[in-house]
Amino acid sequence: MFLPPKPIYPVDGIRTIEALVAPHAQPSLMERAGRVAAEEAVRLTQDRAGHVLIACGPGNNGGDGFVMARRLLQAGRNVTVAFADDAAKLPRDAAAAFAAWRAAGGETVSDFPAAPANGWALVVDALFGIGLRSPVTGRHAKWIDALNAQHAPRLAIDIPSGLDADTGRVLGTVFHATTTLTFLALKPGLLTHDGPDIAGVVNVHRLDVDPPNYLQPMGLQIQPGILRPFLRQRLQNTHKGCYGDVGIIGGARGMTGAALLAGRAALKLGCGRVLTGLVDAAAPAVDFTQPELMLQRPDDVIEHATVLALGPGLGDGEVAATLLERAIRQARPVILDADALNIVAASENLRSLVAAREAPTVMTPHPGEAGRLLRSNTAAVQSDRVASTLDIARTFNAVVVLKGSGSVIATPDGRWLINSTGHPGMASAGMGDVLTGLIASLVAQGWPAESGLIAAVHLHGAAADRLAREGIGPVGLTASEVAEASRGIFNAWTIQATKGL
Ligand SMILES: NC(=O)C1=CN([C@@H]2O[C@H](COP(=O)(O)OP(=O)(O)OC[C@H]3O[C@@H](n4cnc5c(N)ncnc54)[C@H](O)[C@@H]3O)[C@@H](O)[C@H]2O)[C@@H](O)CC1
Ligand SMILES: Nc1ncnc2c1ncn2[C@@H]1O[C@H](COP(=O)(O)OP(=O)(O)O)[C@@H](O)[C@H]1O
Ligand SMILES: [K+]
Repeated sequence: MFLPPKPIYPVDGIRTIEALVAPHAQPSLMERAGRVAAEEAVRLTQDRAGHVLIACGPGNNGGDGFVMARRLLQAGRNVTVAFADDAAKLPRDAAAAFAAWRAAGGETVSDFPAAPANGWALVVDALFGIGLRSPVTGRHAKWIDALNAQHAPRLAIDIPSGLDADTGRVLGTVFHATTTLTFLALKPGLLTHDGPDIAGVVNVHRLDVDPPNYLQPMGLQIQPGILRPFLRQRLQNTHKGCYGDVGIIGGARGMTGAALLAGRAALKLGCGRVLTGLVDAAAPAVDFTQPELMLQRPDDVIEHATVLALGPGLGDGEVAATLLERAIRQARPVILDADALNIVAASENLRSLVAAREAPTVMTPHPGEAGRLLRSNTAAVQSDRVASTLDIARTFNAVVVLKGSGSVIATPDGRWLINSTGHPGMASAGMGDVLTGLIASLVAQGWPAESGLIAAVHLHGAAADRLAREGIGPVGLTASEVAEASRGIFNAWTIQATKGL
């Protein structure tokens, strides 16, 4: 249950590890990769007889494909290898793998082969791996399109061809995998931006190498194990004063719901009290659905809360900016979301004030807000989500989550993590407000800002995943339901952690 976080390496990290390991590796890393790829193919075709098609490219990814083909042939499987690059130009290991394939009696076809009468049992993409440098074009692109058109499971070797391993951007044409078998460690591009849609089920094989022995992980995929030290059973002899007061500032006219959602979510995760300061002067004095929320004047909330979350439905007026400045000047943890981020982004004064804060700051931009914070745009942010998040964290001296598919968390000292819980059913109004409430609640209860952010992001997605499994979503999932389910999962985690499970 409490798995440790998984290491992630961008391409330069994988290359560093490879350079340290390869000279002493016996059998070679490519032999290991091809063998496990063949085993994966056997597993994927357990209930599918017939031919396996492997498309091999001009580099070492192609080399993995040749080893895989040889292993499958030796195991008695029918294999067709499509290869139309220049064998004389293959890199050394791949050339050896090609020669071994030929020596084992294997052949290659240089035109994309027609499918057998009953179709391929499996199609395998060994065209490009982490060495892809530019968009795939020409024959390689046509082959990728042809592979995608087959009615068969699709296995990508190391990374789907056409996917940028560092960013998850599609470079030209991309292989749509149902399974990706990746080597040594996860790469960021498999986990964020378009990666999760393209890579299918991602299986990691370390090839009998322990990458962190050679290079400290450059990023981490969040797993519940990272939260375990913070999950503690409450002492009997405590009271609500021990669990902090969350202050929510937001809810301008027409957007009061956003602030109420954040407040309710905070309540569901266990903080002592939630003070909600609604900016709309005509807002109701009580939340009749959740009367536990204390609705107060925003100025009073800023005065009294132990943690301040600003932004849900805050609006962009002068009142909002004044409240925001006051809050930012407080020596207390502050969470900036939504309109608070937009106001900060547009104000030189507030930018400097945030960057100079000594108490923790958490920022929760979606890509549009991130673009404003970085004075760039959404597309630029998305083109490298990890780098963008790190940039915001450094610029504002804040722990930051860049939300969306594969949310990225970064710290001012240059660490980063990717979250893999959650699904597109969460692309609905109010989800971000709930996340803000969850973060605020944990920080109010004494979690360090960084761990509170990591926990809330993972929990938020895990709650949505559980609901989808139960048929509540993905489509039509509401933010309030996610807040409810987060409570259940959080309590289950705490019980398991304290029982030592
Ligand atoms: N890193 C490692 O430790 C290991 C790597 N292995 C394999 O090696 C792969 C990396 O091999 P390489 O560095 O040779 O790279 P690739 O095999 O990914 O591709 C590089 C080749 O493609 C060409 N190329 C790049 N972009 C192109 C484009 N847009 N259009 C046409 N040609 C293009 C390059 O000129 C080069 O010939 C990994 O992804 C993995 O599959 C495995 O053998 C096992 C171990
Ligand atoms: N495709 C997706 N996969 C995973 N999480 C998603 C996806 N779409 C949205 N989410 C999550 O839902 C939340 C949406 O937040 P946000 O865009 O601020 O919504 P709102 O402003 O409506 O509250 C974020 O936590 C985001 O990471
Ligand atoms: K590939």
